[in-house]
Amino acid sequence: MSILEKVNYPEDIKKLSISELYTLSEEIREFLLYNIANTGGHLAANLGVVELTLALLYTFNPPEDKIVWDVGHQCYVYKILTGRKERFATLRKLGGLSGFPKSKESIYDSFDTGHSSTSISVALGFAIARDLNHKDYNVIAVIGDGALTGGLAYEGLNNAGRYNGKLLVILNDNQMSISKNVGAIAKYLSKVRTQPRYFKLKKATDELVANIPFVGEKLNQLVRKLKGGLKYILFPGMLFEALGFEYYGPIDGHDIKRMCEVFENVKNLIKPVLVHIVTQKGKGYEHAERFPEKYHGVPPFDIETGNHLTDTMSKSFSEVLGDKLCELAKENQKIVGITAAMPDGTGLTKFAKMYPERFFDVGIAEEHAVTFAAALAKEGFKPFVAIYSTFLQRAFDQIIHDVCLQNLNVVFCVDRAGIVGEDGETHHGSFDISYLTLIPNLTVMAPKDTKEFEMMLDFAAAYHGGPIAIRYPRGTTKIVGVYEPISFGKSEILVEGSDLAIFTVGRHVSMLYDIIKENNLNVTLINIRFLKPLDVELIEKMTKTHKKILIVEDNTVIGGLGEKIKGIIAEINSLNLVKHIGLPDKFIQHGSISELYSLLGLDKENLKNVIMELIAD
Ligand SMILES: Cc1ncc(C[n+]2csc(CCOP(=O)(O)OP(=O)(O)O)c2C)c(N)n1
Ligand SMILES: CC(=O)[C@@H](O)[C@H](O)COP(=O)(O)O
Ligand SMILES: [Mg+2]
Repeated sequence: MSILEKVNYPEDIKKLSISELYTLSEEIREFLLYNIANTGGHLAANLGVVELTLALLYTFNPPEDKIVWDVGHQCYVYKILTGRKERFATLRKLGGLSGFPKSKESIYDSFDTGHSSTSISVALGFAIARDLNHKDYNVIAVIGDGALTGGLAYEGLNNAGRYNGKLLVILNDNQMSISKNVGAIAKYLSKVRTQPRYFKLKKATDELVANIPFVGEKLNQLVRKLKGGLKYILFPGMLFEALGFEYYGPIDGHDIKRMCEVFENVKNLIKPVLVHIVTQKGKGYEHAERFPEKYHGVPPFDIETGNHLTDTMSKSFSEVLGDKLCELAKENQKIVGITAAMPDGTGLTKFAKMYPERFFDVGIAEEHAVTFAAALAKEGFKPFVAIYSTFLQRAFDQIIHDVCLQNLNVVFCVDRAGIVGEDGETHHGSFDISYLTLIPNLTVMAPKDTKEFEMMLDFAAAYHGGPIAIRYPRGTTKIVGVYEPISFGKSEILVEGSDLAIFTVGRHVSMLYDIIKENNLNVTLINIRFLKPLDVELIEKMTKTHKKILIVEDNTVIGGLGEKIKGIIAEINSLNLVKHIGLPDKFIQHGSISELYSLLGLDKENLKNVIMELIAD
């Protein structure tokens, strides 16, 4: 029987010897590889935190002690060892385990995450709540070097540094965000890791700290004295020291014994402590070690070859963006490309290679990306800012205050709009039509397929009337093959009929087009194209010529396309029968896009039935 078979909860880990923990770490890696090859998921980050998770569970006592995983994509090992091993094959599947921490899934998951850089703020909140409740458990934030590029992390550090209670931050430094980590902090961490003078002294102090036999205030005083005396020589760790943290590290994050010793010795310090561990992303699986970016978030893959098992025949919207932007940038020297740590996901890698001086990966810093773009636009540049719909939520105020207020020529490429699938509730782009269309000066467009996306990018590149957002889904859609030229604020009529008028947007255009063509229906289909400004004239005309109206969108029904069209109909006192299908006013679980569409009534079969019923009435 393997050790993993006997281990289900943290108390089982605590019974193991250190050498058994090493054996267990190898078994966990095999288990992860086997399962993620089937389900897909965040492989590389989890392979990197196997030993860290074991050391944490060996030292601390969740759920009483609260472990807060930043982003949360690296929580798989923790899930396996906190009672969820048997369900692990259901990871990211409909009704199965989530790929992120979920407090409704387990009492061991202290806080729900998915978006980056929240852990320090959360941990500080937990620590202060604990103090106010006169309790005495540990609170541990685990933050990656990528997540440490996010501004929210610094807001957390700024406040945590003046806190004088028990708080542990573990910095998991693997030199990678999804891509290579970027920016001055990444450079700083690399200096910390490599300065030889520092390494020598680090070993000496680590050993002293790890071997100090007493605890509490006496230990606290000794450590302070020891580190205070060395502070000028220990220059690299001084950033965190200056922010009010006791800094320990860098420590080998695959050395379980060492981490257990250090965690044991710092866990009773009554002040904020930062332990800096160094790990290898993708550890133990050669393909992931060599190409951690490719194995950050993977679809199902072949373990032997490492090949992803997905259809890569048709170009995704993101790839189209990358290619088109390269083409546009050739013509227009003022075009610059900006990403917030997602060059690959947004398709900008090719642009980065072709135009390195005009490409900016700003780290996980969506707010900064938008304000930075605003200033570039102010100086006559044409920034294309490619950010996922869900992450752009972070920059809502910057879009309003820094870009739209001054009507600046920034193009927002809003990727992953609508349902994204297996990442689930934290990642669906459910809200962008609502949060973008309420902003003055902002034009909001949505293509029906990748060909129309190219047309919209051409339009946006040539447009100088202010900011434009183009929202498009994950992956691709069927090519419709029929295109009117893009004209500002104008929708496109794809099919004309008299029984029903359907207004729709994005992914659903091709689905509804197929339903109409396959069933030879006498129905009008309108590809809305511009969500702002809406083609009010056409909408009014259609409501006069059609008694029945159907609106379909994969945005929340609150503030989406449907509410806007219903508002126009109400204003002209037209008495149409209107049916509106969109995302319900709730957070939507994980599962494949097609499964979720079926559950939400946004799939082809349901939409066909709805149309048939409306026509028959
Ligand atoms: C606000 C926000 N922007 C972007 C992302 C996408 N994202 C998920 S993980 C990740 C990289 C995280 O790097 P790091 O914290 O170092 O963790 P690692 O994967 O290296 O362990 C990014 C950019 C996100 N989750 N949240
Ligand atoms: C954890 C995280 O936020 C990203 O890794 C995200 O899962 C990427 O999604 P895509 O696979 O759609 O690029
Ligand atoms: Mg990292």
